Amino acid sequence: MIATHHLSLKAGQRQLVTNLDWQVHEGECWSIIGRNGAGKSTLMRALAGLRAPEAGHVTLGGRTLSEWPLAELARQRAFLAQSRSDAFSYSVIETVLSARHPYHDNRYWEDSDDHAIAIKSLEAMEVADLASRDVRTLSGGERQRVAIAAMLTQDTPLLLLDEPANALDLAHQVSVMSILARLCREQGKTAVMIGHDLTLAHSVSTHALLLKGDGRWLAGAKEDVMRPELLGDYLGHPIDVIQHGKRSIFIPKEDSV
Ligand SMILES: Nc1ncnc2c1ncn2[C@@H]1O[C@H](COP(=O)(O)OP(=O)(O)OP(=O)(O)O)[C@@H](O)[C@H]1O
Repeated sequence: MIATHHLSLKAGQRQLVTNLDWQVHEGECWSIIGRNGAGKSTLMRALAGLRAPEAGHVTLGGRTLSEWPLAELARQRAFLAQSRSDAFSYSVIETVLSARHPYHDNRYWEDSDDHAIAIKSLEAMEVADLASRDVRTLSGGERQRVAIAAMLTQDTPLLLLDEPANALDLAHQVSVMSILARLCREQGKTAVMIGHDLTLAHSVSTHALLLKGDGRWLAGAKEDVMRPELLGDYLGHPIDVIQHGKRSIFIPKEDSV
């Protein structure tokens, strides 16, 4: 699906990611984990084709990102940015319908199929009752769910999400992340997401990519990578894991006093 080849990313003089060779296959759900400033969003923007890497390249379906025509790329991958600002007064439904533009090669208007998928996505994110509201009047969590509804409306095989659980209350963190996991499991979609909640990441992901922030990285199945000693090393703080039924609960160890 998407892969990086000898990818290197820098911020100024600082090496964030060195020689990343990484493959993400159809139906997998990946969490990218690392400390603040480790380079997670920078990598995500490179995966989306919004930032050129310092070295190496990204391929989607075997083809280098820069070779994809933009409209075709927009039918392949959707990207949820970490933050957004709404400069203009658009309604929720208009905002979500705008995600159908990649399918409008020869027309300027939406059809009933566009409306049907937009409404279905708003319902999945439990924001259908807000359809006529001005997006600038929404709460942070409501706006986040509308943004994810727009991604679902774009209906791409690959979903790239920078902190999808951001601003969501507890119930919506669980429901939104479960929907994303289900899309991968049952519809063969592929998701790559950034998150700081290890327990949530572990419960929804099949794989994890750890970034150290100095170039080092580690990628693999979550059972191999989301181990307390590795997470502690990559996050710079010791981590404990508690088994609760089938669930693994990750907690930071307390500083010794
Ligand atoms: N335009 C820029 N100029 C200089 N440094 C930058 C620039 N953009 C990002 N950086 C730096 O690159 C590093 C990686 O940023 P990035 O946003 O990828 O981190 P992150 O892992 O997503 O962090 P967080 O968990 O805080 O969201 C940070 O130290 C950031 O300050």
